[in-house]
Amino acid sequence: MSKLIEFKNYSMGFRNEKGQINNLLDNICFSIEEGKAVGVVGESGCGKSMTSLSIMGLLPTSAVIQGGEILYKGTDLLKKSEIEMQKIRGREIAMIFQEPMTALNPVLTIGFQIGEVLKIHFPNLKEEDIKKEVIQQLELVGIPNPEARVNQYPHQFSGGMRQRVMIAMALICKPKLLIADEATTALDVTIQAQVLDLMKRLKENGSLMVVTHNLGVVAEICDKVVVMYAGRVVEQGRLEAILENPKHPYTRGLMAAIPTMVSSDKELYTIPGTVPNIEDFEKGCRFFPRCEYRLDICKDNIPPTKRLMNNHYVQCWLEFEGEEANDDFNNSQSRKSD
Ligand SMILES: Nc1ncnc2c1ncn2[C@@H]1O[C@H](COP(=O)(O)OP(=O)(O)OP(=O)(O)O)[C@@H](O)[C@H]1O
Repeated sequence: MSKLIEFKNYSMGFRNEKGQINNLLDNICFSIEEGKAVGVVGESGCGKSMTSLSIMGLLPTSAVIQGGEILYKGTDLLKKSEIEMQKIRGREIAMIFQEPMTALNPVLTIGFQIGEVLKIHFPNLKEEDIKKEVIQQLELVGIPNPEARVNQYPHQFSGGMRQRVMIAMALICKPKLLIADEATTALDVTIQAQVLDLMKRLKENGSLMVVTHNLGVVAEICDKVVVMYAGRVVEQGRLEAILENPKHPYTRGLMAAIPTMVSSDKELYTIPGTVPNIEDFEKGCRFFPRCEYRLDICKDNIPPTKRLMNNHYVQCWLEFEGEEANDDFNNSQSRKSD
């Protein structure tokens, strides 16, 4: 299966007032295959949005790329100029954000705003063809009476409708990848289900990256899950593997939020505490202070990534416990809970 997006050892951080760089995303490696949906999950502050903004080339000005590559169809997006990125954004890769009201211009009609995206990428299109396309797209995302709706303004749409408008706008150029960043979080449950349904259908025409802290959303639409903690990918694998056989203590903690999906005999617990500030990251495993199963080695040593079966990867020292290659380490370790 061909990879549409591939993060290869990608690292980025932020420059602070003293001019030092604090690393956030550290050695990110994962891929999004064509026609598949990948869920990027983790609590608030884990670096999910910075991961998607890195693909879009829309990082804040204080961000510093520290290394690695983000390949799109095999070419590195990080080497592209702003002009080249403008051609890719919207046309090849599109993004929908959490808050549609901030992304839509209140003084322009919905039809104009969706049409603008087409005009930018296809300047030779005739006005009537643009209008036709916009109406068709609104119909596709389930906006009733789109012929009349194109002339209305954002405030005349409900929250769920506005989110559909954002999806229509993102899809109008038929992008290869749609990034949905907490796209359903602000919606009520019924509308959320409709938007999720819509996103599921998108997989027929392209790939999807779903950024969320909600594992329930991921379970609905994704084929693969990437679990992030404090800027690192701590576990990734096929949806079933992550839901049924989560390995990393952090992933297991996230699972506790959706107890109906995990059998009751599993060791489950909720995770006390919060994601540390970027300035307070541990030298070793960043989850160390919150981990119930931490070993002495975890504090100062970055855990290597272990490949389990079927492209299931986990970055945790527990996976190396008892292994011959790590005997020197393991002999001196004792579980915190022992
Ligand atoms: N402009 C910035 N300058 C410095 N640090 C920043 C900046 N933006 C984000 N960060 C740091 O990066 C961390 C990760 O941010 P990011 O928005 O990617 O997290 P997230 O997982 O998407 O969280 P949320 O779900 O709340 O959006 C933040 O907690 C913060 O420490």
